[in-house]
Amino acid sequence: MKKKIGFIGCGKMAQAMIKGLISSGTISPKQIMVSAKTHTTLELVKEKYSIQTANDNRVVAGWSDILFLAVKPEIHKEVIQEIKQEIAEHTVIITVAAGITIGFLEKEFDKQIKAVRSMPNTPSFVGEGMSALCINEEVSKEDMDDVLKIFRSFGQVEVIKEQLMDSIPAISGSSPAYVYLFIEALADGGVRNGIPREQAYRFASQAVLGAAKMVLETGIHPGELKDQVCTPGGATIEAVAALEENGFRAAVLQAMDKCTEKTKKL
Ligand SMILES: NC(=O)C1=CN([C@@H]2O[C@H](COP(=O)(O)OP(=O)(O)OC[C@H]3O[C@@H](n4cnc5c(N)ncnc54)[C@H](OP(=O)(O)O)[C@@H]3O)[C@@H](O)[C@H]2O)C=CC1
Ligand SMILES: O=C(O)[C@@H]1CCC=N1
Repeated sequence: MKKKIGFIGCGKMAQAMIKGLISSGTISPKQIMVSAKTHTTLELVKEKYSIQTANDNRVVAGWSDILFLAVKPEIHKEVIQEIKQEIAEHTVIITVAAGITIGFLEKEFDKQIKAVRSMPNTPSFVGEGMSALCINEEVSKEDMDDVLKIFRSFGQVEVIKEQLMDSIPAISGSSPAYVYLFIEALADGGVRNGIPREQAYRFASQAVLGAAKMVLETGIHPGELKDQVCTPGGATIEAVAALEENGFRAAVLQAMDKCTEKTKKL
């Protein structure tokens, strides 16, 4: 891919995408330019990924064919005011921020722009991201091919209706955080039973990875896969019963409601 890709904001999410993009071989590091708030971040990412950096958001905005806004939602307004004169007609602008709508981007740029609203996640760092996106009418078929190529370089991507975008953080953007809680809890349980800490993380993580792969690759309903593990009168059903008694599923659903509620306010 020949395009120049810019990132305004180069924190956790931007770096996960940059690492995934470069590792996949889709583009060379020299095709990426980033800006951030502090010099410390720029020095760090230059060293880590051999990408180009700029002290000025406007330089990145003017240079990019595809421009990611990877700053927090509340910073979008000021960043857009700063860069809006620099954007070329052909540039595709992609926000990764929770709660930032296409309508907001169009209003703040106050001209015809090619806008993409996306919600990736940090496993993009290892090429296992899950992203959702939607676009406005200015994004052409060729633009979309490039956008999809970028997102596919660090994982899976699905195009969805914008009205569903606020529900994506809860299910895939933020959910790695709760999966890590689960892995940590599993490892703590292992440690409690005498398994060394590092080994406990390996057992817990591989079990989670394997279970996810079973759902994705066999197409078997998760309930049936759960049933396959629960030997009648065995040990697993005792664990499942204890989780149900403690409201495991209800806790997940409630967490997701909280996440979506907050996303709508961002
Ligand atoms: N973290 C995640 O798992 C996910 C995050 N997102 C979205 O990604 C966005 C960024 O989140 P995240 O990466 O976690 O946050 P971070 O705090 O890690 O990164 C924010 C970045 O923005 C930079 N920044 C702040 N102000 C400015 C400015 N005025 N101009 C240029 N850069 C600026 C910061 O610079 P500096 O480093 O110098 O302080 C930093 O690099 C958010 O909108 C979030 O909703 C979406 C999906 C998942
Ligand atoms: O916590 C947040 O707001 C962002 C959105 C998805 C993951 N992190």
